[in-house]
Amino acid sequence: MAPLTTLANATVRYDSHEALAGVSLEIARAAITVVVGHNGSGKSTLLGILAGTTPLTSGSLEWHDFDASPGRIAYVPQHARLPEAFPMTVGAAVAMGRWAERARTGIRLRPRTRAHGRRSSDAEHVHEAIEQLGLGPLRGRLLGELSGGQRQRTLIAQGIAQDTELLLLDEPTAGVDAESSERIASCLAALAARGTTIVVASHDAEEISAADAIITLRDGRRTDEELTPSVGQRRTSSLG
Ligand SMILES: Nc1ncnc2c1ncn2[C@@H]1O[C@H](COP(=O)(O)OP(=O)(O)OP(=O)(O)O)[C@@H](O)[C@H]1O
Repeated sequence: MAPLTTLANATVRYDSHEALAGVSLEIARAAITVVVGHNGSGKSTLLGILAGTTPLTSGSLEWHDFDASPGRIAYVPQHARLPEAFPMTVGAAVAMGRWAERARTGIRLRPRTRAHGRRSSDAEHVHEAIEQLGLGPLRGRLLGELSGGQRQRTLIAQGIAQDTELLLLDEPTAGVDAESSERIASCLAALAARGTTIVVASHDAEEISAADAIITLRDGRRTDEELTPSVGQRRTSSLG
């Protein structure tokens, strides 16, 4: 299967600092690619390039049979914030994930379609994302009343609810306990099995063991060291 995207010789410079230096890679479709590396190695910069928020200083990014226009890529940045000062519930925050799609299609979010008594597909995506992240019991809880891990799961659910072909997650399990981390990993595996292309920046062993492909960065360059013996078993691509 053709990759979703090809990055060739990508360099990103912030003033005089080179955050990424000539990185080339392909992202496999319907697979989990985990980007690993020490602090400052360029993981977030790489995700920013894919999200379209970080411009390349040089090099190229090519999409294959994929429309990368705004709203087509779900991106959950590191330290993303939720509007905790507003009296907003978990359910409403996850539903915000549907905004881009609604803006594009003009569909209104309704809890149920009146004609058939079935959930609209919009509400269905929200419901599914909430269930997948185990947030059902917290659906009506205010954001300001969540623990850090619950808040993080809400953000991931918001990203998943977007139902995009490409999902980018920056350190999704940072500050999350082992059980939640496992839940997130299995949720991502299920999404990839259904055809979603997922790129995760992470240090977390759960995510790394769930990876189909691993990209290792050091000081803005690809090194692709083998991290754990189990990783190779699920690896579908290691492209250089
Ligand atoms: N906006 C910016 N301006 C200047 N330098 C930046 C900027 N963003 C990132 N950098 C630098 O670029 C390098 C790569 O940063 P990046 O955030 O991509 O790394 P990272 O691997 O995601 O790190 P972490 O694990 O700490 O999140 C770092 O040295 C960082 O200080």
